[in-house]
Amino acid sequence: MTDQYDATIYYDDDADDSYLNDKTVAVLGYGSQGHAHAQNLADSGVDVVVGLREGSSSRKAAEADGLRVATPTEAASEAQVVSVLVPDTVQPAVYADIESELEPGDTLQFAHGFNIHYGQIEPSEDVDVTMIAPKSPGHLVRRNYQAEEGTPGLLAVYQDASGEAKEEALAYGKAIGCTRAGVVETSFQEETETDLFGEQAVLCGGVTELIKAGYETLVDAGYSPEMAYFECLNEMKLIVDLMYEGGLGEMWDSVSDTAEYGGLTRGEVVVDDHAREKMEQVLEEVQNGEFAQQWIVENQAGRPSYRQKRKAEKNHEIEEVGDRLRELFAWSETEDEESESEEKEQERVTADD
Ligand SMILES: NC(=O)C1=CN([C@@H]2O[C@H](COP(=O)(O)OP(=O)(O)OC[C@H]3O[C@@H](n4cnc5c(N)ncnc54)[C@H](OP(=O)(O)O)[C@@H]3O)[C@@H](O)[C@H]2O)C=CC1
Ligand SMILES: CC[C@](O)(C(C)=O)C(=O)O
Ligand SMILES: [Mg+2]
Ligand SMILES: [Mg+2]
Repeated sequence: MTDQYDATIYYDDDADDSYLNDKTVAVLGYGSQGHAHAQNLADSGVDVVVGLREGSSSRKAAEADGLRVATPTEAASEAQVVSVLVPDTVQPAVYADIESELEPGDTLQFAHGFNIHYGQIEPSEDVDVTMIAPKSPGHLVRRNYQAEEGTPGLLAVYQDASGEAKEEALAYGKAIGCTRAGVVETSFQEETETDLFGEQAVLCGGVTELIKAGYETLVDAGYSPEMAYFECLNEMKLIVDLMYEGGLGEMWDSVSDTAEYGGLTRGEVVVDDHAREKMEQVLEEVQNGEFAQQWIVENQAGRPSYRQKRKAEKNHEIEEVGDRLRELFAWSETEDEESESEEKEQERVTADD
């Protein structure tokens, strides 16, 4: 643990829009991050072209949102800033297609450092290589921007060939709404390793396993699946909302003393020394490149293990119970949210086939 708080944080006033004046930004990909960056940049007055492969299923959405679409090569050719927002695993192949379009002083911009940090993309020395990484799913980057709110993000400069890499990255961060909330300066290495660890051990992997283990423990002990769903999944959001607003303290203040005493004494029984050792192991595999290598090989093999695990997750009983209960309750989604999650579910099913 540290008692040092020396992070450098940049806000709107630290960013100078003019670093993107007279420049075109090519946003490669129109998925979670791509659609948000492209629309936020355009709404901030930046000239944007979206780069999508021939026959791309994203083309219709980008055009319907009023954006110009070209192939990745054409887009990179006309742009001075190329924002690489296709999935991490396809970035090296897309980069190979656009590499010859980059001119000295152009910028390669990322939202995550995987391919630079693990050496899967090795840009030439005469281009800037920067990162603005929103610490949020892409759909919220767009939603927050439209609500005139910000999304926290990270800034890193891997290569500064132009001498203006950081200023331009800050202008980019402002244009997508990140400096409204604050952008923390870091390195490609730190962003990559902390992001991978966080999503694996805590945010995505850790939380889903905790939820499923809690649900299964209650159901196996004879309690109803509905009770187990509400206790272990539904209320998670409400509890995390309190932590988000005011830290762990606001959550502890809001729950009963009984919950606070029980949580403070039993939480550490579940996340014990053994679990912490496992966390250290997960971090080590991120740091030494073992996870990255495994993920690259998994993709080369056509994602067999990924598909199988996705399928098992989708078929877990808690998903069926949740679908049914969410239908029955008055807080269920608005029509817009419903069609968005139906589209996402369809994408997942198609990807699984
Ligand atoms: N998801 C998130 O919220 C976050 C993501 N990031 C980072 O942002 C980057 C983008 O991730 P994310 O937004 O999740 O990506 P997505 O999976 O949402 O990207 C999908 C987009 O990429 C295109 N695409 C997919 N495969 C190819 C291909 N082989 N060739 C060309 N285009 C392709 C798709 O087009 P098509 O319709 O043609 O398939 C679609 O437009 C990554 O570096 C990620 O780590 C960082 C922070 C959060
Ligand atoms: C938590 C997952 C994430 O890192 C993110 C939304 O920040 C990602 O890679 O999608
Ligand atoms: Mg992340
Ligand atoms: Mg991530």
